[in-house]
Amino acid sequence: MAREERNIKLKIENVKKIFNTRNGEMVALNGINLDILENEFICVVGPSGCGKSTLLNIIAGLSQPSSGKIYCDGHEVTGTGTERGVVFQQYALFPWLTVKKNVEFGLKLQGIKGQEASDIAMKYINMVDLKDFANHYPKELSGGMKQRVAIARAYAVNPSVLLMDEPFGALDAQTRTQLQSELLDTWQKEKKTCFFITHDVDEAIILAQKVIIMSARPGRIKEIVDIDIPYPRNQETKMSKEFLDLKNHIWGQVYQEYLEVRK
Ligand SMILES: Nc1ncnc2c1ncn2[C@@H]1O[C@H](COP(=O)(O)OP(=O)(O)OP(=O)(O)O)[C@@H](O)[C@H]1O
Repeated sequence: MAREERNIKLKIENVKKIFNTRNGEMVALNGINLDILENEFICVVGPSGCGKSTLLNIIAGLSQPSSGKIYCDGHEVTGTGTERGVVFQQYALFPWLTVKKNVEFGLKLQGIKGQEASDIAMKYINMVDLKDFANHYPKELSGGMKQRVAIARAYAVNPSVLLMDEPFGALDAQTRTQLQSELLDTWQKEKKTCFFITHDVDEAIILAQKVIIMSARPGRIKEIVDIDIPYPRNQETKMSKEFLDLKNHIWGQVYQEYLEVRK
């Protein structure tokens, strides 16, 4: 289906966020307007503190905007919802539950129990290559494995929107590359809409159809860059002229904003 014909999955309408801090009011986000289409993959980059996580938390319904609105499938977002799954950089697993029980947790909240919950959990545990660790506890896993569990847990409840806040930030390069390619597979097969924050411009270009560059605080959308490189993308993609030109451009824009922060 042509991109223009797809429905708007997430609508971000004039969002502003003010935090009350010890030094008075701080405007973290201002005038954010963005339409994200169904099955679109968006990456967000920008200097530290520009409000990326604040925006993701508002879309997730974990935080309320000071003004403006978020709509998901045309309905105003007023809190969390199972159609929006979140993966953070820190795995946030329950240490007292096994891998399988961690993945089943969200399913139970949805009323899915017994064999059905077990089958769904194992499908996603298999997908992230952790079949042999289903009965292990988080403390017995490496950082990369824990992050895989967090991803399996988010996928298992089958959200149509995946909100990911630097999910691969703490991982080694090889694990990161593998998880990127698994994420792209899932995105393509299961038609998810992805909103993915990263500091890594290479990662943004490998994953996204559109890269949103945010300006230094107060966070605004500085530029939306279309990434028209065909999928599947892989390590070779990173050598192409198209990739390197996009990388130079995006990196330059983000660096300018970083210099703004340091002024
Ligand atoms: N709960 C809060 N109370 C007060 N200020 C906050 C709160 N959460 C975030 N901020 C401030 O809002 C601004 C945006 O923070 P946010 O975490 O969204 O930035 P970010 O772009 O995700 O940063 P990073 O890339 O470093 O993770 C920062 O100046 C931060 O200090």
